[in-house]
Amino acid sequence: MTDVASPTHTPPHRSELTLSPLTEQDFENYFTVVARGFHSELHADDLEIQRAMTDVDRCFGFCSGDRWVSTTLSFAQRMAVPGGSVPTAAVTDVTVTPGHRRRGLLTQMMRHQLTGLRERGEEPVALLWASESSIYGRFGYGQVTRRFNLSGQTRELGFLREVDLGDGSADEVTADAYLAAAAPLRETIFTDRPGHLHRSDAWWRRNQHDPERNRHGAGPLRFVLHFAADGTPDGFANFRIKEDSSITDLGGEVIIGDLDAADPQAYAALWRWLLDLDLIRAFRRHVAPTDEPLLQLAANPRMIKTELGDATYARIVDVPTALQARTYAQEVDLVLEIEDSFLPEAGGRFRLAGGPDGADVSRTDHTPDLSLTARQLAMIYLGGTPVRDLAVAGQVVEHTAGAVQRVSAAFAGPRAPFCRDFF
Ligand SMILES: CC(=O)SCCNC(=O)CCNC(=O)[C@H](O)C(C)(C)COP(=O)(O)OP(=O)(O)OC[C@H]1O[C@@H](n2cnc3c(N)ncnc32)[C@H](O)[C@@H]1OP(=O)(O)O
Repeated sequence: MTDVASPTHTPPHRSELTLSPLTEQDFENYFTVVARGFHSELHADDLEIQRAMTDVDRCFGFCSGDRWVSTTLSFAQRMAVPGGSVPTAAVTDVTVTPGHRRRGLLTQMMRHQLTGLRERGEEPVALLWASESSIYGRFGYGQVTRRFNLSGQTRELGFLREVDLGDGSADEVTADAYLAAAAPLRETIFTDRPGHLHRSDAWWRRNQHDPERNRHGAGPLRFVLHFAADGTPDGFANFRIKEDSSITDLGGEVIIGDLDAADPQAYAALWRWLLDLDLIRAFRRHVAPTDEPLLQLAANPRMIKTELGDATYARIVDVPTALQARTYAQEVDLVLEIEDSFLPEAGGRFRLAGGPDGADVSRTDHTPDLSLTARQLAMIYLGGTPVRDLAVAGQVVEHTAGAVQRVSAAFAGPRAPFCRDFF
């Protein structure tokens, strides 16, 4: 296989395209095409990271002769849901070469991928970050997590007097010390936050990978742990510093990536440590949860600028298995009608009988209480968008009075869903 057209290649309008699986021998070519699809280049270190994360059997694309003209793959992942986690196909690296765009290749790849997931029956949910928010709704993907891009001036950001920072302390550590403490800690708090993705060793390696070309003028990644009163690590954050006179002529900016803790005091203490760095005047956290506690800690929250953005999009491939994977905030027993125009076999009527201990979900012929599309089901799945919001916008059909309220209350999650891992 090659990654670009040869001088004697067949032009797009005369190409015969075949949907092909990736083979081990073609790995580098394939990821060269992926990189070019995002107007980037493939670097040897990225390829190594990719190899550690990628199952070749989950990669495919269209070929014209011996050339890849489209790509996509998925990782076998687990996503936290209220009350547990669900096996999830993390879909990424979707590209179609410019000469072949708008001829339906993405549509065919999506159908092939989703149908394959249904047939394999291992992952009832697919998940992706969309390059453009208008693309994936037509395939039944709905926005399932959102994010805040937070920024502000550090000196002006005092905490409320009553904020308790606990009896521990935070300190900068090496990358290795960070990994050794943060990886097991994150594992214990992984399911606290719906939307979180599990981090295997390969995903941690990717998280720590920090080539200069990806720093955009900022310094290297640095690491901080918070230690509880007894010395046990109970929180972690990573950050980098950007010296930029256009941001502030008085000092640099701290750009925060990971930030998580086992308890609220440790979380607040980590923020305080980051905001109190000497010679730093500004802070930014590009991917923060929409219920970011900083907003509750600040004495003057108006000083925090928040920009709301979309984050992950989910696609429910197997309704009963996906809905049974989570618990429900309140007892609920009703029939949902899911209209799935892209994958009709996945839609239909389902009785959901559930509560805080789990749920039974099965196909039924009974009259529905509420009708919604596959995209809307994905949107409400983790509780980030109450179905009430869709009803207010005239987007769902309530057949039984009160069904919207009951579903909104039952699907509510323990915290705002959030995904920090871009893939
Ligand atoms: C999960 C991820 O990896 S996200 C990354 C997606 N990839 C990129 O952004 C890389 C650059 N872009 C591309 O490679 C391609 O343009 C793709 C993959 C986005 C689209 O591939 P195509 O083969 O052109 O899509 P296809 O022809 O199947 O289009 C399907 C529909 O989506 C629409 N569509 C496709 N791309 C876009 C877009 N960028 N913005 C809005 N609508 C789009 C088409 O108009 C079409 O609409 P229709 O069903 O109403 O006719």
